Amino acid sequence: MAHAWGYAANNGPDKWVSNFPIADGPRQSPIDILPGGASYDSGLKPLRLKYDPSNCLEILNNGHSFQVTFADDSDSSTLKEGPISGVYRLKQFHFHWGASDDKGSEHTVAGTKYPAELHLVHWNTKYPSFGEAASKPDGLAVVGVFLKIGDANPSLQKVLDAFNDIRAKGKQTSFADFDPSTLLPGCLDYWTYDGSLTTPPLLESVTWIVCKQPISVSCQQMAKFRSLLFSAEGEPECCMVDNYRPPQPLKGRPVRASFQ
Ligand SMILES: NS(=O)(=O)c1ccc(C(=O)N[C@@H](c2ccccc2)c2cnnn2CC(=O)NCCCS)cc1
Ligand SMILES: [Zn+2]
Repeated sequence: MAHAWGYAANNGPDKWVSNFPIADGPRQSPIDILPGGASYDSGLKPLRLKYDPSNCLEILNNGHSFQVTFADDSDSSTLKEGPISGVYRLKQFHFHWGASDDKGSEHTVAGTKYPAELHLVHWNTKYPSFGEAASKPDGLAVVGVFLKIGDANPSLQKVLDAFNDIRAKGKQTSFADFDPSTLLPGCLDYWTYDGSLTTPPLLESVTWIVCKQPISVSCQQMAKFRSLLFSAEGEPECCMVDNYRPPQPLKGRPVRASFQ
């Protein structure tokens, strides 16, 4: 039985290719974004995000990250326009972060790493479900937002306050009435490129939309992220840190900017 994937030396990003050969594919994520290498596309529309807080269901520690899951049985929390066509429904959001403030984001900007990165995961409603969409080249759209050390983020604090109930892998708790648009930066300028899931199965089905402007997080709030565990209750405790995949080869893909 192949040991499950993770972020440790024996099962981390460099090892994923043995069970998931697409890890060396033509449209893998994340990437290092070179602002000078991105081309401004005046045809790109502003992002149209509409989230209904009543769709927020629960928060869970899935052993790779924590995620906040949304009801996706209607079009009440959606992403439209931007670089995509059609309607994509919000399924969940989660984060990636480092063991220290000098690393943690998956995408980098001209080599700069941020301490964390938020992913808002949406699926194309032209397909019947997330699982179906996840295997299609235009199936998913993920909005990435960088976190930068600064003032404490009051919206993020609501999420962190639920951590005591989900410290170990497999733990979940109800989480209601949260509006993820409160986690978005004021300016929604973005870069966009065709990529993949950044964790196994690494499916090449993601239109990436990475916001140029970061949101703030305090050092104390970053410490709270690092209080979660990769390990389940009863297992030796392993802190959930460095759950990020490093940048992957661009392989000739264009990166477009929605701004000049
Ligand atoms: N980092 S990212 O935004 O690119 C990203 C977004 C979504 C998923 C995801 O939904 N993965 C699950 C899945 C279920 C069905 C079909 C395909 C994929 C899955 C597969 N095994 N475990 N999971 C749960 C999982 O990995 N959840 C997301 C954790 C982010 S660290 C993964 C990464
Ligand atoms: Zn992610």
